[in-house]
Amino acid sequence: MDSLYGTSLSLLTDLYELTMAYGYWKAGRGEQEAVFNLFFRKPPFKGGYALACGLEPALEFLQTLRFTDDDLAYLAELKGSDDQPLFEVAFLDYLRDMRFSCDVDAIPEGTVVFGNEPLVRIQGPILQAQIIETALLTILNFQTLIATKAARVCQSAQGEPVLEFGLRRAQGIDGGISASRAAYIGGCAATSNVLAGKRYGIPVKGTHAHSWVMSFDSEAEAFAAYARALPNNCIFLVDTYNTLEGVQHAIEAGKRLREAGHEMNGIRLDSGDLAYLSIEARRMLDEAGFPKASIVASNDLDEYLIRSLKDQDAAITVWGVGTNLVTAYDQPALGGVYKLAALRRNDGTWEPKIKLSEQTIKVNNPGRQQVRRYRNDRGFAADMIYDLDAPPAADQAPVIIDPNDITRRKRLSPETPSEELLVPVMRAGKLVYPLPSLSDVRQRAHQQLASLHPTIKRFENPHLYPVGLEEAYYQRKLDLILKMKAINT
Ligand SMILES: Nc1ncnc2c1ncn2[C@@H]1O[C@H](COP(=O)(O)OP(=O)(O)OP(=O)(O)O)[C@@H](O)[C@H]1O
Ligand SMILES: O=P(O)(O)OC[C@H]1O[C@H](OP(=O)(O)OP(=O)(O)O)[C@H](O)[C@@H]1O
Ligand SMILES: O=C(O)c1cccnc1
Repeated sequence: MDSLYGTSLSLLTDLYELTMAYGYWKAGRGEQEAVFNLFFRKPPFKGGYALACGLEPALEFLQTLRFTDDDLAYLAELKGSDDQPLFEVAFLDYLRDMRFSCDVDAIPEGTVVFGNEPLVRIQGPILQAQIIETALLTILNFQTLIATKAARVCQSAQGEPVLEFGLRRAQGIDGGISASRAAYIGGCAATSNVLAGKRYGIPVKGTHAHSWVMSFDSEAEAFAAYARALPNNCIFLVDTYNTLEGVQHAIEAGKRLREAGHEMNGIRLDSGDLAYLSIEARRMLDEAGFPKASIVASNDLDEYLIRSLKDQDAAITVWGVGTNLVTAYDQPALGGVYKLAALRRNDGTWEPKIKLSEQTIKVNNPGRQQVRRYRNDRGFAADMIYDLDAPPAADQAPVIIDPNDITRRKRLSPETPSEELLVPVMRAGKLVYPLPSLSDVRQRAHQQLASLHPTIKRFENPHLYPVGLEEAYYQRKLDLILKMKAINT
């Protein structure tokens, strides 16, 4: 199938990536090896975690990164403030021949992740590693955000199916399609988005709109006609005129369907008091001999409303969630960033790089990093960010320090089982990672969320999962900050 992210997306970038690339090329530094990390600082929605998502499309983008003649012709037209071309022809020729040749390590999609952990680490020629920043961020920030939102919505639904209905309210075409993908990874059971279904193999599901009912003289007639046309797909939207009368009309249509050898799937509520109406509808459906009929509810739902409806013992069995999910309404962007972490010196060693900030949280972790996740018998116990070039000794009990609050420290036992979260996904620009199927990624997300303590998944003031820098690494970071401050003041 044609790919969304795999067709000449080299211009899907901010201009400054290309002007910096030109600068590196001019200075003869384009090939100097660099390391960049992509990470966010705080989980979204005031929550305690995020669900990593978007790696496969990001890899698709990297694998096919090319500057076509068409792209270069456009770049050749760009002018500086003196009305002269911004880029030399020789640089454009360099871009024409350029093939992505970096090494990429990443945390697999569907993994639970926390602030400051590199989701992706890129190592390679600085020019290449720089120009992919914007596209990587746009892909991973959005999908991680939506997968996290979906995980929260599905958590509230307590195992009942959540249908993603968001396309019509999504942020444009790719917003809609990639939100469907991320929502499925986050736990949604299906999408109404047919193109996402075709592209990604996500189950597609749906009911019908009010317009269907309004196009007939009566609701009863509308349901009967729908049942004649689609006897195997009947979920009747009952709230166009009077919801409980609508339920009665659905029951009548359901009875006729049954006589014809089919079974009504259920009803959908889309307005009014969803707790009261679902409880009444359940009673009516049960009394009429339809105990298995689903009650789908939609109408600006999110994780909080679903939780409230659950608390009210609403008899909803399927949750249709659109706008608030695919637009991540309460936090419409994840603040993921992409920062230079190290530069290769002429002698082959790495020079760690740091950006100072007034705010401690904004000081990036320097050097080439890996994340080690420790487990105990209850699930995930703590994550240690450490320096790949100076890892803690295998027999040591490492101590981790929260760089945002150095009083938060934790000693980890070397006997505690652990795994390295970043895995090699590209070497010298070639894919070295067997891409898991979407359903495997979704399954991984499910297992990962189950390994996370409920207090960390709490919506209000979640427990802070222990993530810290390995002690010696923390000390080196501190020394570097002090050195940089001394140089720059
Ligand atoms: N029992 C309930 N408890 C909490 N919130 C509810 C309950 N029932 C419905 N809601 C939510 O209240 C909000 C308003 O719903 P309501 O149907 O009153 O307004 P509306 O969306 O303007 O309706 P309409 O579609 O008829 O214009 C929706 O987000 C809905 O999901
Ligand atoms: O509320 P959301 O979470 O965004 O879920 C999607 C909404 O989209 C539809 O409404 P719309 O008014 O667009 O069409 P309809 O005539 O099918 O109700 C549907 O009925 C839901 O209310
Ligand atoms: O199938 C549905 O019920 C549906 C689809 C999109 C948006 N709202 C509802």
